[in-house]
Amino acid sequence: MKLGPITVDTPVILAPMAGITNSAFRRLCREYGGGLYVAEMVTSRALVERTPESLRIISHDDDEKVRSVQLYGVDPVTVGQAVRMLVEEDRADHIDLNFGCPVPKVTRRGGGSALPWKTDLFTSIVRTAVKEASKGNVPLTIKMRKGIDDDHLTYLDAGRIARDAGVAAVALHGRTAAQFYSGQADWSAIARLREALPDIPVLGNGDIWSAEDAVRMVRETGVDGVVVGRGCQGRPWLFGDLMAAFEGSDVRHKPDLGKVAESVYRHAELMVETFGDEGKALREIRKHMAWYFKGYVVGSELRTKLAMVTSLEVLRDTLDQLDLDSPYPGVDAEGPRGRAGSPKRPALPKDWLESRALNAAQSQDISAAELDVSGG
Ligand SMILES: Cc1cc2nc3c(=O)[nH]c(=O)nc-3n(C[C@H](O)[C@H](O)[C@H](O)COP(=O)(O)O)c2cc1C
Repeated sequence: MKLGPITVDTPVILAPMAGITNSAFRRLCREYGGGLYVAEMVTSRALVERTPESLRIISHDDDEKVRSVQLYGVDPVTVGQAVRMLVEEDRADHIDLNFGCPVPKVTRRGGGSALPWKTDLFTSIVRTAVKEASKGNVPLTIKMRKGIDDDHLTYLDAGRIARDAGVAAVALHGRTAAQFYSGQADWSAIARLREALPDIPVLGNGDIWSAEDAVRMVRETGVDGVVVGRGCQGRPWLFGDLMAAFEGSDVRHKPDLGKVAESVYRHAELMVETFGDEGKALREIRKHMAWYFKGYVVGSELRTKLAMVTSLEVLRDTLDQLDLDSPYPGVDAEGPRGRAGSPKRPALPKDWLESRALNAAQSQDISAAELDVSGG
């Protein structure tokens, strides 16, 4: 798959996920596959102000071939400044703009996934960003949802505007903002966008839980690549499966509990390196452990202990108490029902609402005035 000057071996992109896709997690995923791995979203304002957290978010390991950054912003000037900074200081090889945030607090004020509804503002942001990125030959892509709700769909117009502005690709999450994460992602909308934009790469996103889902999405929609989010939480080896599937192999990872425990420990070690703070890293790894151990036999007492670990040493001791030979529980434990709750009780975007980046966006990085774009 080509994104401007960049060639991605496997047509798979790790979806930007606030609080998840930091350099530690990207490294784990990268070791399995040959895709593109997007960092956590950073707000343009925070980056322009060079807050320490924003600089951590955009930092990449030396061996990351494509340093991929996602920006959020509602002001063309600030977005332009952020892109210019990334390009002039050679801090990114790929820049994605986020137009998918469904949080009501943001969309009510015209930001996030509501922004493409304001076509002038949307056009201005995308054009400015593309212009700045092109000065360094850095491909710029956008990621969006279908629209605000079924009565306010924006994706086809937004896709055409972005294409005309010169983006390297457009990614579509097949849900509206009103849907959050409920129901099924609408892959037929992704197919419609693919048809509407025959001249640039279109990337499909939503509900890819296995390599088979990814191949099916490409077949059913004709997209050039897939963007995978929740499906790889606690399963970095999914990238190995995806690479195998796109190479025509049916070899899949079926890790026993021992392998999962090794991955958890390594993830925790990498998080300690990333944050330079063992306590913080261990607090962060807890949510990942819930995903890693989904479907495996882990007694409630051990789960409680794991949820309270405060050091690598205690983590090691606790992991060693698991029944490490416990087998892979099978795909049923991994699919959307196993991982995201029953279909009757669809997973809400709790992570989104609670995510550090969004909180930061609301509290410090994005001023109320910047979010309130209704006046112009
Ligand atoms: C915890 C979490 C954090 C997310 N953070 C971002 C983000 O920062 N930027 C973004 O464009 N999308 C974000 N998303 C949305 C995902 O990138 C993706 O579009 C969505 O999860 C649908 O894909 P999936 O069905 O493969 O999970 C986030 C999703 C989750 C679950």
